[in-house]
Amino acid sequence: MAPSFLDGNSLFNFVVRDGNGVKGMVDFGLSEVPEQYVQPPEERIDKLNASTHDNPPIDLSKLDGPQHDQIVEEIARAAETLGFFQVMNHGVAVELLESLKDAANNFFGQPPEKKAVYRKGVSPSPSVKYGTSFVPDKEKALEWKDYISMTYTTDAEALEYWPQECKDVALEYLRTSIKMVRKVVEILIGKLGVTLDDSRIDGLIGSKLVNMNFYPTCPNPELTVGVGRHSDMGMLTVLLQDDIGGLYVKMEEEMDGKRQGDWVEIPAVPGALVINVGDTLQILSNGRYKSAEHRVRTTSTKSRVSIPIFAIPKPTERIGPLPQLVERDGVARYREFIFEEYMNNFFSNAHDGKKSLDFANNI
Ligand SMILES: O=C(O)CCC(=O)C(=O)O
Ligand SMILES: [Fe+2]
Repeated sequence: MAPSFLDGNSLFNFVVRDGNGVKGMVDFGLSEVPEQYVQPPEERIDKLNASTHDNPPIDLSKLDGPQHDQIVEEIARAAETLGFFQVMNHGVAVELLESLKDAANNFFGQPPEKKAVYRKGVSPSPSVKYGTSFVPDKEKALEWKDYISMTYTTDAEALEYWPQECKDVALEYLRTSIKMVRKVVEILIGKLGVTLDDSRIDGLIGSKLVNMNFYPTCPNPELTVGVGRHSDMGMLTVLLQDDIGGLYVKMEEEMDGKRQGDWVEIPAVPGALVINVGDTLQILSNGRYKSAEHRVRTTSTKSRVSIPIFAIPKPTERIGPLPQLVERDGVARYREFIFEEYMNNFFSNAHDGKKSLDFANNI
């Protein structure tokens, strides 16, 4: 029997508590979005007014040739300005990218009861979590998104507990992209004129999560968001998006004829991966690299999947601006903290632009 979405409690119970997700609700054939999903006007996405960030992907294979220095320069410049760029020849097989999108569609295409076994509290492992929106208990308006999040501990644990539909491809994606992440992190740290030993880099990107996001079709895309404005908390995020598009980034500064504060769309480029700087790298670099604010729109015609990998510090890692930079800049723009504290704060608040970084503010 179709549930009644007229009263807010039963909608919340159906979508969030019982694990039917936004997809479960959409599958009943909604003609308009329930009010719990209607964003305040200032959060809605005006897609007609946004332009596209059309810089071509950076070719990482050229790091091994005579253009090495130029590629390093392009990576650093992108991290210092928009905080987002795309890469090609990244070491992750293009066929694997296709398999990942299929796996995400297969997982979310299952009946709700198959997905709901991974809800928080009932999941067979704390490393796997299926959910919807970001922090539903705290949000004024919910996000039009379901997800499955898989935190890497060991291969054996992943093979035992991650969903059958995605575990092999997700593990291969992690294995291959983390090498690229390490290379990009080393380049960015190197451009700061600082050398970190291997064990410190291991600590900074020592925790890894793969998420699969599913954005169902939405009857009123102009009123909703797939993901609200936020920045990512870790060092770098690698993101595979499908061909729907809809990922927008806020310009931190005026650039290429676009004004500060404008939203630009990161276009879908076949075979490319998107990379963005997270809060940790902004803090570590004493503000030089930009953890970009971003958000995702919904569409009425086709569902969308995206598959990010978050490379984040180990929970026990001490994070703060690198001392060499503080000395050079004459100021520490952020305080020191243990990463676990940052993460707990990040996951206990609704998305609110770059507010997550306030946790690292000097008082
Ligand atoms: O779906 C996307 O394109 C971006 C998702 C995102 O920003 C996130 O999961 O943090
Ligand atoms: Fe994000």
